[in-house]
Amino acid sequence: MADSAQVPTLVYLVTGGCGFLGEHIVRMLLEREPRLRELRVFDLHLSSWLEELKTEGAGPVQVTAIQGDVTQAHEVAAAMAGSHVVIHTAGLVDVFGKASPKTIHKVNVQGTRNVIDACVQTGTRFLVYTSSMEVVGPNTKGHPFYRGNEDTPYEAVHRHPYPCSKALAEQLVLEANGRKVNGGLPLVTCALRPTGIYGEGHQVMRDFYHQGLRFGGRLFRAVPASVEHGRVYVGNVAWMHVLVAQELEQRAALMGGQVYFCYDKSPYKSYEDFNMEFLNPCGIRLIGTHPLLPYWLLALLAALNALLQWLLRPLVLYTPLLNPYTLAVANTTFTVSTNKAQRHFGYKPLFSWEESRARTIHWVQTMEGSAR
Ligand SMILES: NC(=O)C1=CN([C@@H]2O[C@H](COP(=O)(O)OP(=O)(O)OC[C@H]3O[C@@H](n4cnc5c(N)ncnc54)[C@H](O)[C@@H]3O)[C@@H](O)[C@H]2O)C=CC1
Ligand SMILES: C[C@@H](CO)CCC[C@@H](C)[C@H]1CC[C@H]2[C@@H]3[C@H](O)CC4=CC(=O)CC[C@]4(C)[C@H]3CC[C@]12C
Repeated sequence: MADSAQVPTLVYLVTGGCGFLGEHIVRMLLEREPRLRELRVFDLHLSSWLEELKTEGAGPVQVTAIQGDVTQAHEVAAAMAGSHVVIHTAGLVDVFGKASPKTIHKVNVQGTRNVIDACVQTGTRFLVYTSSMEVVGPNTKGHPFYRGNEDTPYEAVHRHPYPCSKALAEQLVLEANGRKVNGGLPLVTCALRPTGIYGEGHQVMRDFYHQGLRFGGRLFRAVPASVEHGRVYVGNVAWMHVLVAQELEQRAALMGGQVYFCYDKSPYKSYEDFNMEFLNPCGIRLIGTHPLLPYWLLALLAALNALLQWLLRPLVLYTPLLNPYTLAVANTTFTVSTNKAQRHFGYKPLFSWEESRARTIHWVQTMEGSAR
């Protein structure tokens, strides 16, 4: 990257920049990257907030909205020409069976391959990829991953299309580190693995909240409180992406081809107890100190849902929250404890747990259709 302490010279491209995480990355870049000259936001669906940002909130930075599809190699290459850094966060996040395995593979794996090829073709040297904890686990055997780090041995066995696709895509990104890009310089890549992200704009939290409202302000415990699930605030995930992008040139030898779990100080709790940190102050209660239904019955219901999904597919898309995969993930302890990102590039969470919590609660309270 050019040395540009004063004059903004850098061109960034964020794929999936209109998604839940992508929007936070875009806003964080505008706030925290003083060397930014142009920010290209590439997404299949462009959001309306982008228009407001372009006219009001971007200061001297030129924000360019690009409607495009990562599965179309020519669209990716055209969007990327002349950019210095690409943050590839676009992905099909689907664990409910909304999309076919083929589509998930196409977007997550072929899309990533296209981004790498476009880096090589256009001479873009720095690639930050949003991977996922799902690349590691939980595995299909339900083995716990307790306070693990990037070097913790774990039997990563996947069957579900989403983690399979993220694992393949991450591998492509890491293997691409060092490839010569147009101009002869080496590509520097790195992958971030967030645990379950939460915060403003989180669709699953929105669904849980509305379900709670429909049940008269109640949700029913389905997962034992003893199962711990790793969570991370979206603002901190965005901050880690920005920091990696900023440090990748200076620390290429150390960071190139590396993976980092994305973490912060959010407490280790079960998926449901954690959600209650936000939903409780918004009038939702979690009923039961133990799961109301035994595990075998939930597993049966999950299997029934999967069968119904398959039977109904020709007629209607049936995509309930509970399926064998989501039940297994929610019931398996998976938490990370690591300081690799701090050691390698000085990452410290930008938002404390208290602030992350307060921001998320505020978002739930001001959500359309909220109880207040
Ligand atoms: N939500 C979570 O808890 C976690 C998410 N991740 C990863 O973070 C990334 C972002 O996820 P979210 O923001 O949660 O999802 P999201 O669905 O809100 O955002 C994904 C964005 O990618 C865009 N996109 C999808 N297909 C595209 C295509 N073919 N071409 C261009 N753009 C396309 C979508 O329009 C959307 O704006 C994904 O790569 C996901 O795998 C990783 C760990 C946890
Ligand atoms: C059994 C249900 C009763 O309330 C609870 C179902 C909760 C599930 C919908 C979620 C539990 C764990 C979540 C996943 C986890 O946070 C890891 C993820 C990482 C990603 O990269 C994408 C999202 C997700 C798979 C996330 C999806 C929702 C859960 C399965």
